[in-house]
Amino acid sequence: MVPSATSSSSSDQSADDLSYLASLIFDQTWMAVESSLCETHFDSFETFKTGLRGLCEQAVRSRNAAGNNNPVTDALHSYFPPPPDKVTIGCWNGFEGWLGASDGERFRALCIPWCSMIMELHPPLHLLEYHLIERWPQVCLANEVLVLWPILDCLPSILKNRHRIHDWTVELANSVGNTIVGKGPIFAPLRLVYTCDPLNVEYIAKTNFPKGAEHYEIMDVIGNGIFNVDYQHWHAQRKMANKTFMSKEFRSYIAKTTRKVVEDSLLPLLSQVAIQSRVADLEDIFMRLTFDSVFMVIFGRNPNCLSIDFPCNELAQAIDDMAEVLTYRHVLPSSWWKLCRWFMIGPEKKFVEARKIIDHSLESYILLKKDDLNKEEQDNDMITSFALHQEMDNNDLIPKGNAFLRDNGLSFLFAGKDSSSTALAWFFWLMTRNPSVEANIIEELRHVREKNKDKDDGLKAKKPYVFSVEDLKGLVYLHASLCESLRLYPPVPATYRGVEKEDVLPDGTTLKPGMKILISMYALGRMESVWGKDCLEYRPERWIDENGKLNPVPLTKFFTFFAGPRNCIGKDMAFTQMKIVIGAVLFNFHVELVEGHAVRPKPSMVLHMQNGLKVRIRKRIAE
Ligand code: HEM
Repeated sequence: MVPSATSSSSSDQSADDLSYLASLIFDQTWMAVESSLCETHFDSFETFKTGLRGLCEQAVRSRNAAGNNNPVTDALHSYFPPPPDKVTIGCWNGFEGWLGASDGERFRALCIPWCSMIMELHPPLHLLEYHLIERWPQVCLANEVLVLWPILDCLPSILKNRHRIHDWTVELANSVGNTIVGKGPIFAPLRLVYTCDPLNVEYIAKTNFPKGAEHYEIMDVIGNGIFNVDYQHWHAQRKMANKTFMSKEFRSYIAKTTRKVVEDSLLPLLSQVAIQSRVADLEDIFMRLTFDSVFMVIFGRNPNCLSIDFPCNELAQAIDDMAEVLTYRHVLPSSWWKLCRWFMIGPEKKFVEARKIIDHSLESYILLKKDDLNKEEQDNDMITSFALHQEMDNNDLIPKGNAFLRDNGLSFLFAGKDSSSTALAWFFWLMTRNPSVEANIIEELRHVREKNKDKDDGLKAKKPYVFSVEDLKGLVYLHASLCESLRLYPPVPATYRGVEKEDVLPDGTTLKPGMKILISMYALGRMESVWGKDCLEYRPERWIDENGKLNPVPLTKFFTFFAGPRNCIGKDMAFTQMKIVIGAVLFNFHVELVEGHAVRPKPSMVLHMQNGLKVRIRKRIAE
């Protein structure tokens, strides 16, 4: 059965003549990859499926052998006859949904370039036709994880899973495929490509896709800060920020300020909680802690959010409100939230109020910094360093004036405040569930403490004890335990990129201008195909090699801080801060989860806990 140009005349075939269409499609595909299965006759779905599996394997083998070139697409381009009719496309996509459930990844390697090509060859499908003709078979054949409906497309599935959106991204990866193209409902088109294929993500990260105009609109409150800008503006800002973040003075300033907040605020507060046998929300405590320490690193002043009376800080609250509204904006169709903004209703009303507070507060902190600079009282904080670069670097792409400092102050505060605190909360929750890991870390810490005892005589009697960055540097098990926690619970669970020019991802997915790419770091850290059968287990040992050294391999699969030139600039800072906190808390206190307190991720831009982390604290008796 070799298809001819008459495949386009198959419009005469009735849509339910699936057997015929299956063999037709298979033949065309077979020709393209020059399979030896030429004469196979498909009299049932089972034989079709089996044949197609073999074909997919073959396609993947040939694709892998050819590196980034995609012989499947090339061959299809040369063999494929004039456009098929819409029913063929519809059924093909139906098979895709059905087969994807069991063998998504391999199937997609073949199917996506093939389908994209059909779409290209075919006169543009009207949106309604697309929904009615292409999606209906997927409703019949879809698996439970994702149903693509006519008209509504993936919207019902998103709504159904909204309360567990992050875990859903993992299920999508494991049962539907590593890359899924969604069009969104007919009244609010999305043009979204969801991917957690490591090769795709690496390509996107290294090729430095822009965040895009839509991102800029959603995050307008950040203005022209590093988080929002693209191309040469981003490049100039990143170069300048790198100079600051890599300087020795700035790094030791980070260590000094974090230690100060831990010694002066965190440990006294935990001692009080322990003495009073109170239940405390450790996530809230960590959020206050990182707000104070990140704020000090950026603006050189302590807002004193962390103290036993748990004061309400207007700025911290406004930034939390802002983050909540930004989450809504990311998931709602832009026309919806823009309408709310226009009428000043719902979350958008809250946003305007939060913005006023943020603008007013940050302006006053920047003026204080400028005063310090005029008085030549130069500190090592970030705003001082950026202000000096503004003056001295003769770069037109770095704007002069306070607006630039405000936008970057807020960008770094927004990026650094909740990410480290969330990471700490998940880490301590994992400690409550893995006492043997906790014991190993404490053993490492005790060893360092023993070594230091003679050195710091003055500190001997002083309790609780706080480790320095140098003390913590070589602790392999502590580092492995933290990385493993960041793998399972990445504080930034997903990110977006825009598409401005046509491109093809390594798995063959075609990207068209105007599409949005959604990357799930949460799924990337939990995929069986990447991390093995024990992917959901908390096992720090996977980060340690047989010689007891840190194993570099997992790092190549680790996207928690993203990758490529636009990776997290604050990664080292975050590790420094988190290790100082972990060392101090674990060595001096025992953290116990309140019985019956359920912990699960909140569906938000940062992987907060749904109900916080309710714990009791006991002082650890030092031996
Ligand atoms: C555990 C803690 C942290 C995690 C997991 C984390 C993760 C990430 C991720 C995934 C990105 C890429 C986001 C994207 O492009 O959409 C990012 C970017 C960024 N992070 Fe972090 N981050 C952490 C802590 C920090 C800290 C402490 C700072 C500094 C105060 C910081 C500053 C930034 C900035 C400025 C960017 C944007 C970089 C650019 O666009 O060039 N991060 N971070």
